Amino acid sequence: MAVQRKEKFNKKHSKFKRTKKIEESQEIELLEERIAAGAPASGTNPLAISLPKEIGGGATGKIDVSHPYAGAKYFEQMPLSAKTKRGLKDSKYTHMTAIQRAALPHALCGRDVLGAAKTGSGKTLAFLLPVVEKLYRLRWSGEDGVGAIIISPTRELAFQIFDELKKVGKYHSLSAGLLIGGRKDVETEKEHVGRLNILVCTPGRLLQHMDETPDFDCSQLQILVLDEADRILDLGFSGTLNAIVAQLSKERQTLLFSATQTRSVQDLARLSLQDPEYLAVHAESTAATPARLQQTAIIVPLDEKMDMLWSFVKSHLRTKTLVFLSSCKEVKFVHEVFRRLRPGVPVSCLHGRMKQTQRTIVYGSYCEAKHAVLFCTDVAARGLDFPAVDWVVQMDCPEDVASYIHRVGRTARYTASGRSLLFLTPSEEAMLEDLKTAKIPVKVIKPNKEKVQSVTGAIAALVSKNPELKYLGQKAFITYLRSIHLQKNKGIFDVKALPIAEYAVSLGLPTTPRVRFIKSGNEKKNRVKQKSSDISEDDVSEEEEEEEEEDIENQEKTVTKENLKDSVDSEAKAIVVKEKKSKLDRLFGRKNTGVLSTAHEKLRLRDSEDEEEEEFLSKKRPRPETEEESDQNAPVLMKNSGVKVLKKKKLKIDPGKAGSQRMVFDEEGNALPPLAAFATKDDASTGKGVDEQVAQAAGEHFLRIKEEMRKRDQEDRLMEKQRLREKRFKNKMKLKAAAEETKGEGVQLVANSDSDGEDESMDERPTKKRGSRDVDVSDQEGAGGNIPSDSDEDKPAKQQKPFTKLSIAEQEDLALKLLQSRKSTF
Ligand SMILES: Nc1ncnc2c1ncn2[C@@H]1O[C@H](COP(=O)(O)OP(=O)(O)OP(=O)(O)O)[C@@H](O)[C@H]1O
Repeated sequence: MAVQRKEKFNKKHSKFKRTKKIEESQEIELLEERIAAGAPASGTNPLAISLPKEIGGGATGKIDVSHPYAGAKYFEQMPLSAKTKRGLKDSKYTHMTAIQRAALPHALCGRDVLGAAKTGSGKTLAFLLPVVEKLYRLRWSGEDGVGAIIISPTRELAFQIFDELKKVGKYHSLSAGLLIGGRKDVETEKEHVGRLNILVCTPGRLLQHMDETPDFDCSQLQILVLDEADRILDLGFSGTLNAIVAQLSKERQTLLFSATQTRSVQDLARLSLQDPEYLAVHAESTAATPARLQQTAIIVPLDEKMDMLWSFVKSHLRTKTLVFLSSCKEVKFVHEVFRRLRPGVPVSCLHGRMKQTQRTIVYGSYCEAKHAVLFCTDVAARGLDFPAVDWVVQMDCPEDVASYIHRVGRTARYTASGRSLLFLTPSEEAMLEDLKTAKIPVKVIKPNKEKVQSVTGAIAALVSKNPELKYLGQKAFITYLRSIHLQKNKGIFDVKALPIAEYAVSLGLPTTPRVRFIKSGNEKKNRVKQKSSDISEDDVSEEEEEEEEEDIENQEKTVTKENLKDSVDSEAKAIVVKEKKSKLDRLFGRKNTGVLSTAHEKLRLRDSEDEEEEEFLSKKRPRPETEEESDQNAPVLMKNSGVKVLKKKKLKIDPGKAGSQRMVFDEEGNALPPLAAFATKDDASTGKGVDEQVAQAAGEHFLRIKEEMRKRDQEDRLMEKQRLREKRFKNKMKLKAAAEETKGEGVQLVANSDSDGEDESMDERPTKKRGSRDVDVSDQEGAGGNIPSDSDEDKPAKQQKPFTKLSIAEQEDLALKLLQSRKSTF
């Protein structure tokens, strides 16, 4: 009975599947027909077309497939599969945004598209729908492998795109995967990646699979998408992207999207775009940023930024705020300070040197938070769709207008409104002009001085109590200044115009950390020029960073020792004692206890672990602290190796430094000139001054040395003469031996001579009767070994005395005779 039921079910199921397939095939045919018939003319912007209501029939009306779809306002009017439409409906997407209306008609009919639209305007759906639809219409399945690749510059953005894909594509039977750096399950990924149809990935991880996964084949790729295309096409990713593109089919469709789009011919040539459609939907609008975004700027001296930020956060406790800073180290420090000072709102941080799990947690909890402050670097600047962000505060000036647009774009998304505040130091005021030129309406406001709370004292107190925080502060200080120093736009960023000492104080630092690149800027430039062209600026900056780390360490030690004297910082004292102990342990070869010797070292180690991810790309990066690259570039390659790479410290020898000279001291401990050692004590009684004594003693010393050298030279010359004479003689002997052999005489002198004759030594062999079986073994191996010959047997031994026992005169005499006798035989 049960078997019958099962059979009945199977029959019904397969019938259902068959009907579904037929329905699908019919749908695909209809879709193809409609897409072909209603395709917008190439080069037109479908936004400009307004579709009559009776044709489109509104969101729910019937759609006449013979009518054009360019100009449609609702997803329902588009030639999309029923499955996609269901997915869209479930996600409550009914109306299309401007970029979707403009890009979808072209993308659905297979054209390459370059789409530019303001932040938060729905670009993600504008590329996801064509991806899903294309593969669906091609009836792409598991066996067909990778059909679409979507590349994002950051992991979080890839994650977000993948989420959106799952939502709108949930009724399709296509398989999709998220490939991002920092995930440890790369081996498991390798087992499945070849069977996935849609990949959402960061460039590094994709390339890693291309290089390492045997059955990963992208040669059949149908569609490639670059989200934040200008970022992926810029220098930081160029090597990786070129390597990826080289492995893809050229027959594919390519879609590029960004709020700040590239039209560089070179970039497009790299991607082999075919007659791309340029769709910049907000190009004509009065502002390059969302209309509901209120933008303000404030001029703040560098050393007052911390006070200003603290005051801002304290007066906006019931809001969700994003604070952008220029480096990971600044983010770490400012977050740490705020966390300890407890402003009254949850604070967290996000930057590229965090572990992926940490990043995911922070990202998730900030998305869910109602009121919170997230300190971040530009890793969160692009594409991230944090819900309901009220404020974007840029504590550090962005490097350019594009960067500004993406940062402020984290608020006022889709139909929401938002506000932004840009901190500019007086020397960065020129940025306002750039923003104005780029149609970005920013209002400069003045701070209400009464409301500004000073937090400097509190920070200084925290820092003095906590060596780790002090170290972080020093690093933050240096990386901020370096980021300014390395900025290309010198009209805005001038490190020399900054109040450096005051800035250090504002970070609670007791002393101003030494900043080498500011003092010796020209020197550094020259050094860069001198280096061969394949050494990038980054190598220099890495070197600088190491130097600065050393400086911090040195200063740290000095300061800590001073603190110890005053018995102020017992924690630091314990650390230094530990450090000393571990140094002694190392010196005396004692076993390492495994406990890190200083808090400082702890930090260094932690940093270096984080930096593993960064190192893959750092060599070719155009600027430091651009973490997005790090996210992509196969960090796992290093991670999986299990080897912790600690930065090697360079041993620097500076002959100009006092410490590198040999100092001589007199009995009272006064430093003397180096040659003072030559002055004898008796000279003091001669009444001469020390300098005179020294000069005289030195003179005598050099005379003695000169005489000694002359004698040695003479000896050397004699030795050389003798050596040459022996060499000449040896050659003569060779000739003589040859002559002897031809004459059949019994003396055999074998010279072990090399061709250059330099290392010659005479080897005398006692003459033997050739017929005897007692043969010199060494000769047997040579081709010309002394194989006894019958003809040699009865030759008499003429020379009785061993040759080397003759005096030189005798030897010369003998040689002469032999030569003469030889001459006579010819
Ligand atoms: N047609 C639509 N209807 C309703 N909401 C939409 C629609 N399209 C997009 N959205 C929503 O708008 C928000 C922004 O979309 P999206 O992230 O795609 O913007 P974007 O243009 O890619 O922004 P960015 O330039 O910052 O990357 C998202 O929350 C998304 O869910």
